[in-house]
Amino acid sequence: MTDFAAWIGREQIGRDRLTSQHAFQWCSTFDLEWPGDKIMPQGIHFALCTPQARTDCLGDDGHPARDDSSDSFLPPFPMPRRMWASSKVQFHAPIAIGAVIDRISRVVSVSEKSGGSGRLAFVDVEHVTKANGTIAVIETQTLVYRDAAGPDAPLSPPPPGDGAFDPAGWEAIRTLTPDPRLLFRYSALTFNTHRIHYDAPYAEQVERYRGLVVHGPLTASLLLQLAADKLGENRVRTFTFRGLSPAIAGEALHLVMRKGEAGYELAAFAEDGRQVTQASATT
Ligand SMILES: CC(C)(COP(=O)(O)OP(=O)(O)OC[C@H]1O[C@@H](n2cnc3c(N)ncnc32)[C@H](O)[C@@H]1OP(=O)(O)O)[C@@H](O)C(=O)NCCC(=O)NCCSC(=O)C[C@](C)(O)C(=O)O
Repeated sequence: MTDFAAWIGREQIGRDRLTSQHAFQWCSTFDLEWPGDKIMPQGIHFALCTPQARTDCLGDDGHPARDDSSDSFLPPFPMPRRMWASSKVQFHAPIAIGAVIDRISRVVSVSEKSGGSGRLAFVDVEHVTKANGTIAVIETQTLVYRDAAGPDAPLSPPPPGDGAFDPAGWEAIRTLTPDPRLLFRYSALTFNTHRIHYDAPYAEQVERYRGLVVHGPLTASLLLQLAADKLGENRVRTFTFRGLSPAIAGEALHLVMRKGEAGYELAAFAEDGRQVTQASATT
């Protein structure tokens, strides 16, 4: 039996440059103004040092295939369905257009749990990202792998209920509908071939989602933009987010924020009030 703990400590090195073209594509994707000071909005690190696996090295789901070999950065848990579960992000310094980017990614823990939806295998990966030699972002990302879904498994999330999103108590609200064009652009920006974001028959028939799934870091990027609208650009120092339930393309998403006891609370809700993401930020 494979000892997945043996993956702890594996490292991957990434090198990149934040070109004007990439920065422009990020701003266009999110309908953002070009930054006059050439400092990019927070969240751009999600689109840097992206996986570079050749197409013939991709698994069925579109992510780089995992196996027992020393080249396999992530552990080959037998559960095939990958999701971005959560992240804890520290912003140390802004990232300027043109910066040379270095990243060291390291597997820091693996664990198996049992959840309401079945067996779950988690892997935590720490990414230390430097821009022009200075630490810019440290993120601990948690990925979860779930058992395969049977062909008749109920689609997730369940159909919208009778409830409704309640804006009461939130100080800032932005509503938008992430559609397949936005998802496609985000997949392209992050060089993420995961089929749940663009291949509707695969998402529905194989992974048993009710539609195309909105990327966790896309929702996180939108929440960071809401924070920037209210607090100013590049003000967030720590940001955590956790995916509670999949957001589906073509359905309204309510992004919200309010001052909490120790910083800011943020969240994303579906139209029927189902909470999709829980997040927090400090300045
Ligand atoms: C993950 C699901 C299936 C677990 O749902 P569940 O009902 O099975 O689990 P649970 O019963 O709520 O929790 C079981 C245990 O797991 C833990 N747990 C539970 N959730 C999390 C979490 N998020 N982060 C960290 N830990 C978590 C939880 O704390 C608990 O631990 P405990 O037994 O020690 O108390 C469910 O919460 C869910 O569907 N979440 C939505 C995830 C999502 O939509 N992610 C974004 C889209 S996928 C994506 O972006 C992909 C991408 C970009 O292509 C890419 O591959 O990188």
